[in-house]
Amino acid sequence: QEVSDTTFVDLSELSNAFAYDMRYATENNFLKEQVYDCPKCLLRKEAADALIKANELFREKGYRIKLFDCYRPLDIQKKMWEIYPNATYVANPYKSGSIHNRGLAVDLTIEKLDGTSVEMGTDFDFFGEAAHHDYNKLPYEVIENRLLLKNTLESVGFRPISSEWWHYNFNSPNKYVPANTPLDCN
Ligand SMILES: C[C@@H](N)C(=O)N[C@H](C)C(=O)O
Ligand SMILES: [Zn+2]
Repeated sequence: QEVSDTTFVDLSELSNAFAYDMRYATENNFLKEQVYDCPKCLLRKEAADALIKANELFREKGYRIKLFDCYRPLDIQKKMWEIYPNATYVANPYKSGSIHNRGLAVDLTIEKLDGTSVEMGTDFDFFGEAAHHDYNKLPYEVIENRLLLKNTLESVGFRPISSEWWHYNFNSPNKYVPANTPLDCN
């Protein structure tokens, strides 16, 4: 059964232990345009709770999660599709849309607790084979880092997609519909 719910939680109000680089609130993204009014990470509560659990596991190992994107309004998905209509890397807003539109997907990496970056082999939103989970022409350290990200997120209920090392969908029992509410920047 589908739940039409427009209620999102702001991750920063639940925890101050995350790092943020919300790329779509800047011009440093594949659209080359700021498409969000503010750098907020909004999610459904169940996905936010799972992410907090994952962050605790990372922190025990000296890392923390750095978020690139969370809830994404459907109109922004349409803008992305106009620029890059390739369903391997951008979910088709005219079919079932993206799990981001439902507030259940995250784009993220990890960094060390002192803010030092962790090598993942490509930048966020590198749309090519080197970002795929089965691409193995990478230094051993990068493969280990991607595996740490994947194993930890899977342990709290997120699932990867094959083509983007940074994208994870939360396996929620609730069937939300795509939302188009703009980010609440107040
Ligand atoms: C655009 C990229 N960051 C992304 O999130 N891609 C997936 C496939 C999506 O659009 O859901
Ligand atoms: Zn994503």
